[in-house]
Amino acid sequence: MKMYEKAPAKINLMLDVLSKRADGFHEVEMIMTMVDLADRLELSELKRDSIIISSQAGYIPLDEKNLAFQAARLIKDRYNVKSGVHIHLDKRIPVAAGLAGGSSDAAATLRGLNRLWRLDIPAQELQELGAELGSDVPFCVTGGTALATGRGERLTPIQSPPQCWVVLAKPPINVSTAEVYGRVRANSIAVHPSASRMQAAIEAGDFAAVCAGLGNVLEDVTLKLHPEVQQLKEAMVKLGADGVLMSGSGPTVFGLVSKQSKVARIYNGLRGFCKEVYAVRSLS
Ligand SMILES: C[C@@](CO)(OP(=O)(O)O)[C@H](O)COP(=O)(O)OP(=O)(O)OC[C@H]1O[C@@H](n2ccc(N)nc2=O)[C@H](O)[C@@H]1O
Ligand SMILES: Nc1ncnc2c1ncn2[C@@H]1O[C@H](COP(=O)(O)OP(=O)(O)O)[C@@H](O)[C@H]1O
Repeated sequence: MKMYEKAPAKINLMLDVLSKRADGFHEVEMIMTMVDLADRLELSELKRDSIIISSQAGYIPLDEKNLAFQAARLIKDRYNVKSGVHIHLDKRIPVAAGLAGGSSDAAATLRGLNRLWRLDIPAQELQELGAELGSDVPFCVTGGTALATGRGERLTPIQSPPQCWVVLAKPPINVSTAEVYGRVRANSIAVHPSASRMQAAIEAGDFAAVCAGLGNVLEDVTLKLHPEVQQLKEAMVKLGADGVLMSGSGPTVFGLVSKQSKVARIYNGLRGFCKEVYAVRSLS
């Protein structure tokens, strides 16, 4: 038996860091939504008791470091499943980009194995399993648009923002999420983006207000470490994107664009700066 799952990328429309916790994580307030750029997973049941990961991408781990492997092992152990699975990952989301590609693969694995092995685990429980794998995994389990608090695992679903184009550009640099959080000083953040203002803009279907409310306090850290991310932001603004922000810990920069007629110009202009550029739709 085979199952297929799509694992979409997320962007953070706003991301605020409130404090550092005793466990080393940070209390955050984020509004996240999914975009139509997705990895594809093929999950094939194995009679023997093993987990095999394969991928066309030569640049991700295929052993127990892979988040899809970890998700499969977690669900298998927790529900005492004796059969195995071969998971093929068709990677399309850039890796270590601030787009939660690995987290979304883990979440898609939880959803896919829940079906393949007929476990009937409710969504809430799948999210709790996801939280054991990473802070962004619970959101990726259900997707949509949500306000995320705690370390990112406490979710309140909200309405999706008005449909638009999302142009994504990933410069060829590596950013470590742990390092970026490690450099944030929560009590000296000058301007905090507002979750309630963003939520109100979304609920009013006010695209201009969504663009005006974009904000990510991790930008200060990543932009200082990598000035090319700042340059990319400026280029996207100049090319005419309506709202521009770095996603998560970076380095991907996204631009929200309402008019299709502007997308080709922004896309082509950015290709002069970096190879990895995508023009996709927001997902409602
Ligand atoms: C920044 C965000 C925004 O959505 O996304 P990415 O840039 O990774 O896509 C997330 O908060 C990333 O979530 P995720 O990538 O799942 O992080 P985890 O694996 O849980 O944690 C990686 C490391 O980041 C730090 N971390 C993560 C989340 C959090 N609320 N506080 C933290 O301090 C911790 O040092 C942790 O060891
Ligand atoms: N299925 C996977 N897809 C992508 N990266 C993975 C996966 N499993 C583990 N990783 C590792 O996780 C790290 C973060 O990858 P990713 O989830 O793409 O980053 P981000 O959360 O910044 O978007 C990378 O260093 C990568 O090697």
